[in-house]
Amino acid sequence: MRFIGRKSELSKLDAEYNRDSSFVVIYGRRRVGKTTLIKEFLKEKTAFYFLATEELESQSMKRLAGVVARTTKNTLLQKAVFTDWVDLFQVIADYKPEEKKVLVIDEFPYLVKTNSAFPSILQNVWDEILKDSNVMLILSGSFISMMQKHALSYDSPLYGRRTAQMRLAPLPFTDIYAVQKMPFDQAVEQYAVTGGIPKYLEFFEDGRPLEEQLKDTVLSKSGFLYEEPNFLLKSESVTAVNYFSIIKTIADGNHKLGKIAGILGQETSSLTPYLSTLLDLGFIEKRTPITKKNPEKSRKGLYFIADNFIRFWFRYVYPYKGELELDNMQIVLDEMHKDFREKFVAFVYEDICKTIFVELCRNEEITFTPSRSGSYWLNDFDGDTEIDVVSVDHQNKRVFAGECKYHAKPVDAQVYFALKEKVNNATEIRKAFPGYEVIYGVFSKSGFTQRMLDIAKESADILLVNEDHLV
Ligand SMILES: Nc1ncnc2c1ncn2[C@@H]1O[C@H](COP(=O)(O)OP(=O)(O)OP(=O)(O)O)[C@@H](O)[C@H]1O
Repeated sequence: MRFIGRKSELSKLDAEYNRDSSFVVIYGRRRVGKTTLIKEFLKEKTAFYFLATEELESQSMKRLAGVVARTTKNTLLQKAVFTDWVDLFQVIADYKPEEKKVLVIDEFPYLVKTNSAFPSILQNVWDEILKDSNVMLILSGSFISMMQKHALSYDSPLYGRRTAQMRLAPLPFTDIYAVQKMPFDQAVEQYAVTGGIPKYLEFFEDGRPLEEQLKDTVLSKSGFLYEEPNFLLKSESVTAVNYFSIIKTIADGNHKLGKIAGILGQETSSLTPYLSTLLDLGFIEKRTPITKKNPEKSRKGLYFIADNFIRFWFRYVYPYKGELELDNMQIVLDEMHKDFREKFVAFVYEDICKTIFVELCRNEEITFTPSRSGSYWLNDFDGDTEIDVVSVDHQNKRVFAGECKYHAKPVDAQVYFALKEKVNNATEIRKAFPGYEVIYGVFSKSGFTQRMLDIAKESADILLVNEDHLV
């Protein structure tokens, strides 16, 4: 698969590279593409790339010595025995190529697992040896909880050393679609399952129908992704039954704290610690209406699963594990035929529309500088008050309100009228953004009726967006 996207991440790394001394922490969920991003960045640079693994410390030092020997082309080092990290890092500091050198410690948490003093050792090495040796240090790792604890937190010896940190997010739909050679709806359905995780994309590249690929990769007991969420949750040591039950309840479409607690027969207060761990790890997210000034404190926050693949797995695989163990995949396919497109994919399409809108703004296809983007609802996430995409441009005093339709038929003007009415009834939007001009957007997978197109031609305040963006 050719390298996709990551423009802003690469330019952030370039900016760090151009500083006198830089210390960058990169972290993110398994399979999101950290190593690939780093390797792309290292192209044409003098680099010491060390991938830590679960092995004895002496073996790690031996391998790093090998890396140093190769980069410095000093074969004597290959045979040297190092018993102290400081000596190894000193060799790196003493190596003086013309351009800046980059030292990468990938999967840094493994070194901490083998030697809990490693963050202190590295802090010392950075302060005393590396900082002034024209080096860029990159620490990378997948265990989000360990990266937060040992590389980022206030309690870590490394606190205060980093010059930048990057939590790598999945690839946005628009970057993937730009390089894919497939119809828009096929790409959307695939993204609804893979969620922009490049490793997952690799399994869905052979052009066969999605169901066939799902059977091989996700629904078959020997499929690579059959147990994936177990693996992801275990990596972060969140294996308790409570975590599974919470994710499953949210995957079933329950988003309010009270409702989730009610279904699980628990007090809301007893769920809070579990939710906050899942939030920290990025498995779930809390969304609040765009009109709330303090999203952190808002009681209107709703919980959603943040990762498409995890949502898919808990919705269509987890409940049928018993049947799948007996190779009965049909039950899952039948379940998918009921609501995969209409509900599951339609929900993901709303997020995709948000990304498309950001791209329209970035490409200056519309004059809008988003200050905040999200959605709006009054009490619950229902069709009556919910506005799928809402973005605010404080600079130009404009609000964008968009409705997304993942329907098989062209969207008619009725949808636009209903959206206008919803915005008119949303007194909270008018209160939060008084006097702001409203721009209406209708996103459609299957185009628009002639009536809708004619109305849009006459009005400056409507944007019609399909897969080719603005119509
Ligand atoms: N930007 C990208 N474009 C294309 N393919 C990518 C991209 N990023 C990652 N990949 C592919 O996805 C797979 C996983 O990527 P990578 O190993 O970099 O992830 P990671 O975050 O380091 O994973 P882990 O934490 O599980 O080791 C690789 O096979 C890689 O080829």
